[in-house]
Amino acid sequence: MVAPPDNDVLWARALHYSYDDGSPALSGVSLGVQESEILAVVGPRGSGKTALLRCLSGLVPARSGEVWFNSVPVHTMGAQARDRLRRDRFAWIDPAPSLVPELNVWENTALPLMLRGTGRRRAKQAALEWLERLDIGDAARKRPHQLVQAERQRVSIARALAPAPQVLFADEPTAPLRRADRTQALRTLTAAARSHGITVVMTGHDTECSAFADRTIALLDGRRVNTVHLPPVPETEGRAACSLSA
Ligand SMILES: Nc1ncnc2c1ncn2[C@@H]1O[C@H](COP(=O)(O)OP(=O)(O)OP(=O)(O)O)[C@@H](O)[C@H]1O
Repeated sequence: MVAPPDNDVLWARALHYSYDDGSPALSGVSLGVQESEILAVVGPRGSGKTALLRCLSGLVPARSGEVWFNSVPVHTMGAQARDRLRRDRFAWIDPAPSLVPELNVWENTALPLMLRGTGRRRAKQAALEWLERLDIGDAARKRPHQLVQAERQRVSIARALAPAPQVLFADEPTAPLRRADRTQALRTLTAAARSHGITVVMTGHDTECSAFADRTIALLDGRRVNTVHLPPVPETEGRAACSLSA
């Protein structure tokens, strides 16, 4: 087993993954993600982006290959240890906001903190601060069904960031949103992550999410096909738009 480079918070080697019905999803993907880096994983539908995030986050074990988090092997962990790792160090944003309908907005946002053992009062305070930061503080006492989709996704982002995860996995976080809302959500997510040093691995179909990332990797049919290094730009909120070359 080769140990990963010290400065990579996440490191994967030769990942192979197939879904339960045998559909091949990853065919030997390797990558490293540095601390506080924002990495975009792009590719067409079915290219394996979700499968890659699921393997990297320990949600599912790869069929073969290695995943390391902070130089600790994730691929040899049992299901319980992976669950703990996800709860305590990682956060996840789905394409469609999945909030608990019975809880109001601040309770939804505070939930991951309380699951980690934070007391209700502190969790509420942190949740309210994050909701304010994401411009959705006024809705703190509303139920999810009283919000529009873009607002619900902002709550999902606040919920993911509130526990200050070491790595945030965002699987097409803006997929269901209109273009203006997509840009706003990506700007908000990446700016918040940057200001708190949170490492982000996010997926998207096109170069839109690349514009807000430090680096982009592309997948096609479960394989890496290209890596794009974006030139640094002075803005703190993201990176200049780029195009992928084949
Ligand atoms: N639940 C599933 N069961 C079986 N095969 C699946 C399942 N989900 C995805 N696949 C297949 O696995 C491959 C990789 O899918 P994956 O969802 O990881 O790609 P993706 O790039 O995230 O796609 P999308 O952009 O549509 O979310 C594809 O061939 C897909 O059809």
